[in-house]
Amino acid sequence: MPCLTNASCTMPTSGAQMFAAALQVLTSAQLLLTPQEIPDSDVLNYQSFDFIIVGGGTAGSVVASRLSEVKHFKILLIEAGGNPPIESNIPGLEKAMADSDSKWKYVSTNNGAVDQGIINGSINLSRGKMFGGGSSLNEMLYIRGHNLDFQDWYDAGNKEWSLDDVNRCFKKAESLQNEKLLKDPTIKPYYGSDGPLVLNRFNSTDTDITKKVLKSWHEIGFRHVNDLNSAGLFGSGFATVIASDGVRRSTNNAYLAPIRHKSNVKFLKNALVKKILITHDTKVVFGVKVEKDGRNLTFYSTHEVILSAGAVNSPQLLMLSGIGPKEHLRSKNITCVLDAPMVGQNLQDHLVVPITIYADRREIPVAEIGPSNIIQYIFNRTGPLAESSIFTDVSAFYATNKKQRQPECQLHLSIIPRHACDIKEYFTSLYRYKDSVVDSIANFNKNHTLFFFAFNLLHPYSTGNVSLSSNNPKDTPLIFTNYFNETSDLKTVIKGLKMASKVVKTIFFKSLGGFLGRMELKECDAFKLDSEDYWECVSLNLVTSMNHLVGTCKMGPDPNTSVVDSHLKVHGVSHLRVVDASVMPKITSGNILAPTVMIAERAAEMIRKQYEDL
Ligand SMILES: Cc1cc2nc3c(=O)[nH]c(=O)nc-3n(C[C@H](O)[C@H](O)[C@H](O)COP(=O)(O)OP(=O)(O)OC[C@H]3O[C@@H](n4cnc5c(N)ncnc54)[C@H](O)[C@@H]3O)c2cc1C
Repeated sequence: MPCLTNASCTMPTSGAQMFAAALQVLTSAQLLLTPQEIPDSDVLNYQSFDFIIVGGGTAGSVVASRLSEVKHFKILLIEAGGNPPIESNIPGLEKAMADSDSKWKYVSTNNGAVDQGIINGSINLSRGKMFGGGSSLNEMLYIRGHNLDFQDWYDAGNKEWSLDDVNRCFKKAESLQNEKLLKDPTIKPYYGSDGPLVLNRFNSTDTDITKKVLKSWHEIGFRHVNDLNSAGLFGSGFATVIASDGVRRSTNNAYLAPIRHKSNVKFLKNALVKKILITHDTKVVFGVKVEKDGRNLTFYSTHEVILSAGAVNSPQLLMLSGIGPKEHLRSKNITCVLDAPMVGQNLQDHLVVPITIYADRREIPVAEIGPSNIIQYIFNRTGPLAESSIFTDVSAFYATNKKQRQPECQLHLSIIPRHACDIKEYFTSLYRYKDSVVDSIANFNKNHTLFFFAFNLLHPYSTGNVSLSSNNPKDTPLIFTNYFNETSDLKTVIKGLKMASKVVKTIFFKSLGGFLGRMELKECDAFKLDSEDYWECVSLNLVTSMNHLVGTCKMGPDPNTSVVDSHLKVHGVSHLRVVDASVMPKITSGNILAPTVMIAERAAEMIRKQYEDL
């Protein structure tokens, strides 16, 4: 993890803004990255297009790009945010986006049952609000998921999603550029080689430490694999990322930038879609209402509106347009066009429970960000600015019993150097932990490096929901995550945490005098550290999110239990599709960017097949 060192303490994060400013200067002097900005197109109020794509995020960018390959398609892409800031392109500056306007700063609604160790009982659920969406904001880890994840989708009646189709669409998106992986005959054929999305590995500065952590994981049974994706995920290893040559390869950079001057695609940025237009009697979608620069605009679609606003805003927009649970719409004074009970339901996420292990720092070199790193980055795009500033690039996948065929648990790792100046700010702003928890972490950190293991439950049975707080499109929707509503989730989490915390007893951590630190929270004071009761208490009170929200416009054959069909068309209306993470019927094993890109590639194929010859 990059940090800035001064005489009294190390600064893992707050230096980032300063460097962002420095880099901005260098960029404007054309010394660094030449931004390929998407221009606002000249479009007329009431103009008509074949396709209107709502949301130029992860999935929307892919769909726009693939549809633009058909020269006679006329496409309008509308994005609520603008071009990503320079911090988005430079992996080591992702933390500098913490308070950025390029985010929807959503938090969950306090349900009174969990998260009493979190400020207001509401966790961060930030979303990207810019071209590239989440892919311009995230930690860049590229994990495809397990074959059985997609087999489950198919077996549930989604016949357009056979494993062959799914794997073909992954490969279509990918261009693996890591020399070492390409030399391995078992890995190379697994990935695509000429897709737009460049995949590589970080040229990590802290490999000495992360390799030792991998050894420790291997020692406790999470066997080391050379490539997590092609090994079927079980095991531990370095992750593949959407970054290469020190630059983030978001879907904005990979898919949108190359089409920004095409004449058949028009872009509207900083424009909020407020409503999808639909005829009440025949239920045909024919356009959208938009607000841009204080003006209300209307655009018409002849073929389809494609909703790619993400797992929070896609169901929000459907409900604002009268498609959703009838009673809920009525309670918000919205005329119900179609009673669609599943809109906003089935919210799934990968929850995070923290394991905090402290170790003697003297053994650990610390990557520092300083002027030399800026120079290093400018000249050869390496060093701490070239890698994620939140998580390291190692991850482990495992199950709590041998019968499981899919991994149930995933671990991410952050390494925070001893006496980090802004450790309190970091845990307060990113995780929203209450003072007592943050103080206990900061106290241990005064003399010890923190190994912060973020434990994730990969296949939760608990589901949450997204609903409207009002009929005003600018009002934040309500997001109930409902973690641990199903008690079986808590049982798996406790087992998984007990397995993961064993890492403190491995050779490497023993050599550093490693120990598990208690998170001070009055609710958990009575429990013995590392006991099942302790982990249950920590889980219930400090659970947060990996920001992997999916499932709120679930795909399935039955309108009573799903929102879209296997072609991603909204049940009960015509000329409307949803293409983003919200259509996943079940969350995948691992980070969800890769499956979201795959979904968009597959959707573009289906749309082109239907309209290309018209
Ligand atoms: C902080 C963070 C870290 C993450 N880390 C990882 C990771 O390392 N690896 C990984 O695999 N996944 C990660 N994820 C998850 C992953 O990035 C997202 O889940 C995924 O990008 C979602 O894609 P999407 O297309 O569904 O939505 P988005 O990418 O969110 O796109 C939706 C777009 O629609 C726009 N929009 C919304 N409403 C409107 C409207 N009314 N009008 C116009 N435009 C609108 C939004 O501004 C946004 O650009 C992370 C997510 C976050 C937030």
